[in-house]
Amino acid sequence: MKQAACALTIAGTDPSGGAGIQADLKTFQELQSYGMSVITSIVAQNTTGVKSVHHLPIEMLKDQLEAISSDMPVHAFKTGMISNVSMMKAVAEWVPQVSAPYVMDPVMVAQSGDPLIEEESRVWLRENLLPLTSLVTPNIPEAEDILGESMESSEDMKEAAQQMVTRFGAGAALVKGGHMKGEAVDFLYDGSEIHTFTSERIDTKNTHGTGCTYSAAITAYLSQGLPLVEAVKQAKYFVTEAIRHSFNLGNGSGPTNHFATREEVFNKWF
Ligand SMILES: Nc1ncnc2c1ncn2[C@@H]1O[C@H](COP(=O)(O)OP(=O)(O)OP(=O)(O)O)[C@@H](O)[C@H]1O
Ligand SMILES: Cc1ncc(COP(=O)(O)O)c(N)n1
Repeated sequence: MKQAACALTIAGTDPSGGAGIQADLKTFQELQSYGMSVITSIVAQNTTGVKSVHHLPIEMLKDQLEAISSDMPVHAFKTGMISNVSMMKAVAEWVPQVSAPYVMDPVMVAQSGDPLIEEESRVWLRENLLPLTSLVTPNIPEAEDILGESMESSEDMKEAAQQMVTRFGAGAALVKGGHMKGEAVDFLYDGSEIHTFTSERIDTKNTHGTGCTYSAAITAYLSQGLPLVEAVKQAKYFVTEAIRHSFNLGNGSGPTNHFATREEVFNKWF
């Protein structure tokens, strides 16, 4: 019998379906990993912004994590929105129980500018969660926040990726250039060298949830046993096509379209 590749996301929700847990599960499904989810916070949001946030009680978060690790295999997992230190502690205590690659998308603000994590938890994330990761995937503002330095050039991005690993103990770091101008270029430092992933910049406002989709795709590929650099390469392709075929839904920044990428990915790889 075929063994499933099992991917888990630990994150907040997006009822409009473009970001958070919903985006992650769709991505896992499209890429043929078995998707599982642990919810940290319920977020009332859509393409225009965040209305309100409800954090689940900490015992509920712990019970969900326990429900997974006591019963299900985890071949790779990711974290997205983890709003406060208590939740981060619960996740940090759980991580050693699973020996699987850990991808951290250090979600801090929604694309609308609404904060998704409490101010004081940023330091805790950097000092305690980051060293547990196999890969961290900050965008430019998140990398600036973690390092406390502003970034303006490709050289700054490469330097930031290296610092995440050498100074803060991440397993590897992928600094994403979605917020830069020109081509969409991301830099991965894997502990020994810098790898560059480039795509053309697609002219669209519909990029709600690109960071979630990208890190979920990397997690899916890692759950299937791909080596890190190959997982990022293929995930970059997946997210680029999802942005190219994004939906003009809602009144704000519309969601990416995972469905459109399925055939292309299948034609290419199966
Ligand atoms: N307009 C675009 N065209 C092509 N690729 C893009 C575009 N915008 C972002 N990307 C790519 O999408 C991926 C996600 O990058 P980005 O920096 O936007 O992450 P993020 O800010 O975490 O996502 P989000 O927009 O969901 O907050 C990266 O590979 C980035 O290069
Ligand atoms: C629950 C949750 N997690 C992450 C994001 C970031 O996604 P984006 O920056 O594209 O809005 C989000 N909006 N909501």
